[in-house]
Amino acid sequence: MTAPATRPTLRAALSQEQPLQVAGTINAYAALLAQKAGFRALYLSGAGVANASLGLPDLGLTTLNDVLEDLRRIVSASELPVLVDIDTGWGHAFTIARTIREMERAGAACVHLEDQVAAKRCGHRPGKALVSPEEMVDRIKAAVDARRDPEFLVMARTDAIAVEGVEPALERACRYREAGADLIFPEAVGALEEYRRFKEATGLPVLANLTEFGRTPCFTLDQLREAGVSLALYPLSAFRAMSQAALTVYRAIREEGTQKGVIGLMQSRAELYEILGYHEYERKLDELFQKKETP
Ligand SMILES: C[C@](O)(C(=O)O)[C@H](CC(=O)O)C(=O)O
Ligand SMILES: [Mg+2]
Repeated sequence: MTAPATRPTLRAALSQEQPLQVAGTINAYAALLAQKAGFRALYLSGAGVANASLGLPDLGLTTLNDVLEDLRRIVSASELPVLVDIDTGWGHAFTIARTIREMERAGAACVHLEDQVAAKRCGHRPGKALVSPEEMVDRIKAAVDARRDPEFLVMARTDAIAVEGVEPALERACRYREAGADLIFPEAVGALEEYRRFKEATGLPVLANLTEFGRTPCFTLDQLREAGVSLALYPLSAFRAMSQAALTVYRAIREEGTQKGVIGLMQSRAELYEILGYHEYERKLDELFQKKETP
């Protein structure tokens, strides 16, 4: 029921686990589930906010406030550091600075900022367009300059592999490091060895995005460790599974006129209450307001 006085930083989580597994959590309850499963860090996906909270595709349609609203709920419910997808930062230097301050204030541990144009696309889809390396360097400088808490980290994501190739992406990553990025996120990596190249070129911790049905194979943790990866991100894995289960249940109820055949897919009330600490809340109520039974 009570949140810890201080939330661990992302650096602290990284010192406990290598690669650090980061769980995408589309809402506060998902954050509790991931915490229960033992994750040490959470992720708020931009695609997740667009898809799950707004019913929209991941095409630069969300606003800073949309993401902040979901972030605040996750931060209130959980005790873990949260990495947040801020897409392109929603603007120019001053808007990016405002984004960073609001993210810090809302309790994010780290954000990732990307080098796509504002009319962005999912990193694993064709048709992406990038801003110049200079413009992305300005975005990073604005972000780093705006932070107040030195433990708040700025991760630079480059979408350049799919657009310009690995070599230009490596060059960009080095420039992003010089601009002050703390971590590197090479998007849409196709081969395991590429992670090591990013790590060696920049000297920074590297994130592997293991989103399913995209350009990156589902590398195992051992493979990623071997390749020098520091963070293994599963941005939408649970959301995809929940969505599939929900559709199955909705269809079964419509087609069969009863949910009996799909009860096995459901989390039980007892399990739900365990995750929520429901009985602890109930005990607290009883303790506070001892009910006198009328004879
Ligand atoms: C990581 C990502 O930025 C996200 O918003 O979760 C997406 C994930 C996806 O669309 O599968 C991305 O890789 O662009
Ligand atoms: Mg995204």
